[in-house]
Amino acid sequence: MKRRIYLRKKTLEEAIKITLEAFAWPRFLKKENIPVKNALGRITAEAIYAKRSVPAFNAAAMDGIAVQAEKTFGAHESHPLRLKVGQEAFFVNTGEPLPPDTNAVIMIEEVHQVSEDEVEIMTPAFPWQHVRKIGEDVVEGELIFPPSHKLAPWDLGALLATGHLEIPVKERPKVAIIPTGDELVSPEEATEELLKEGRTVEFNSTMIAATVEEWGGKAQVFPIVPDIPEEIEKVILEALEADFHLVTVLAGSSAGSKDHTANLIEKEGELLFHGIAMMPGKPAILGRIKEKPILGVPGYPVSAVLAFEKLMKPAFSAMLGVRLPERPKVTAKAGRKIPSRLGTREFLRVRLGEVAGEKVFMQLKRGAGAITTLTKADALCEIPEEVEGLDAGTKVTLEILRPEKDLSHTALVLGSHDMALDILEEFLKKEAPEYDLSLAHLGSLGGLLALRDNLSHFGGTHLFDPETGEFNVPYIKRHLPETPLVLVHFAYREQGLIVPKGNPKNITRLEDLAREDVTFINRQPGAGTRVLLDYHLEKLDLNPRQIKGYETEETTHLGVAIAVATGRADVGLGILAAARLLSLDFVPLFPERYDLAVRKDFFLSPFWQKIASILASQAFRERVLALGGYDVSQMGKMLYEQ
Ligand SMILES: Nc1nc2c(c(=O)[nH]1)N[C@H]1C(S)=C(S)[C@@H](COP(=O)(O)OP(=O)(O)OC[C@H]3O[C@@H](n4cnc5c(N)ncnc54)[C@H](O)[C@@H]3O)O[C@H]1N2
Ligand code: MOO
Repeated sequence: MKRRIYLRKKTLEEAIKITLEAFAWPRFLKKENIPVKNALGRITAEAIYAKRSVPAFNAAAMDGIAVQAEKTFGAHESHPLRLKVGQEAFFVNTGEPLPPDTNAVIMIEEVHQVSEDEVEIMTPAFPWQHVRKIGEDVVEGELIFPPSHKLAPWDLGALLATGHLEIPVKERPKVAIIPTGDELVSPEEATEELLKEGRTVEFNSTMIAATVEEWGGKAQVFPIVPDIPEEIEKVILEALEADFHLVTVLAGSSAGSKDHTANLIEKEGELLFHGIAMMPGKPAILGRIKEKPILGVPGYPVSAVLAFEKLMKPAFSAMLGVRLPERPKVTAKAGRKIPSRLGTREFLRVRLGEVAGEKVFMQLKRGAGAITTLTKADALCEIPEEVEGLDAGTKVTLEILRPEKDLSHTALVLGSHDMALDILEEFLKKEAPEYDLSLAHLGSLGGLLALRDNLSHFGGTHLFDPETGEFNVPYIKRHLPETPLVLVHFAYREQGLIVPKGNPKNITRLEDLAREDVTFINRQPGAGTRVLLDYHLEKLDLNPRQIKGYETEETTHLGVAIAVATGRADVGLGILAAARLLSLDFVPLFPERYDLAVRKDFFLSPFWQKIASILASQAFRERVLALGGYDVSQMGKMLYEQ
């Protein structure tokens, strides 16, 4: 079958409009009668009226005596009134019917029993005091619920009280879910061997089915269908014949040779759109076959979830006649610059923290294949089509994905990357699971500036100042003199040349970078390693233009090591630990001091105390030493404060 390149992409708004207008959603659901006891969350199909009044009799609202109010008017503190039990006063309990010819209840606390057949009262009762009159709650014939009302637990009570045992509700939207893909294997059948051979656990159907259930629908998941057009066609037609309101095909939506859904829809019916200018979720498809909607959602898990939700939530609302609840919103600042494609609606999964009383968010990985970008996310950040990206500090509204947690339990860590920070994150997860770190690599200077702008809690820095021969402090004084912070020593590390195993090009000195046969991989400006490099190049009177690859940048030590390991470069400047991790060789050149610059309020928090105790622990130090090239003897020492 032909490969298809996306047809013109719709905006998400256009796609939703087409989806809503192409079908008579509000007429999709039939009526069904169900027992009230099973009706929680269901939607009324018509108006429901009370078949009886509640209460159906005048009932005592308090424990006490029932009386005829008019006969008690003479009672006064100075003239207690005596009433005959059984003739003028009748003992009643809450909820019991009032005896004939009584119209008020006096609470037992206000009644003085004089003898077995006489009581005394000090204050008169007014008519209907402490009485729930007939129909006080509901009068027979009164409207209890309009059509399209979603039934809450207390609604069931009102229905039963007013004489309904069964009620007409809208049937639940029924959705057929068809997973497709040769590579898929059901979770139950997934063995280690199959997975190593390239098979993938099929789980999108479960997520989509759960979404359908959450919205009040009913999902049926079909067995996995291989990427054979005839087979997929057969199953789709079978599902269309059955009693479903929507057929959803999973995967096979993009441009690959096995992506058949759109072609099949065109063959059997009408393709309404293929491709939405949104990420994730771009290759979504909507079609109509025999008046029924057929939706194709992308295979990548996050794309599948978001495409289904964004397109089908409005359709479900239209079907059910109720607005499905929106997620709560929160305003937060971008912790760092976030690029975004102009013309595409992007949905970023983000983590939230709180700095100086304001919410700050950090973007998680973007890949739509990683389902943990949703499980780890606190919120979704929607970047509209007309916005090209967000600058650090830009305020936006986020959609919260889980109950708002205590934001003081997430530390935003922006600055220079060091592998020992990943180990710190791991230790923290183990020893204080209530706290977590959200790390992003901005380089040393980027980290200091984020600290200045109230966008982070702490960050790693290793900036060498050629003038004073000092690390970090001169930069802090120069760039953020007003920011209250504490500089805590983390470790001394060895910076040097990362070269392939065996050092085939025999690179031993910085001067070798200028050699004709050597390609270098650089770090980004503002990175401590870059500052160090530029300083030493100048000292050696080496012109960067003589260095092949000087313009190519990576943002982490590991990135540099990978470039060397894969042969993209012959050499990079970085730390021993990175070289070791990929079994590369290392030529030590200069030791450097790697410190943590910490906001003062964070430094004083219980969270930092926890971090400090990890830094002081033998177990942590040993793990860092095992990385190689570290000196941890001064770890945790306070170096400077302002
Ligand atoms: N040349 C291009 N390639 C791709 C494009 C593109 O525009 N041009 N778009 C990419 C985008 S964006 C997405 S999203 C995916 C969508 O792919 P498909 O819908 O065709 O799905 P597959 O390729 O079959 O699968 C993608 C991925 O997801 C896994 N998968 C599929 N179904 C399930 C399931 N039910 N449960 C769990 N995981 C599933 C599958 O194994 C693949 O790993 O295409 C890009 N490519
Ligand atoms: O747009 Mo695809 O839907 O990112 O992963």
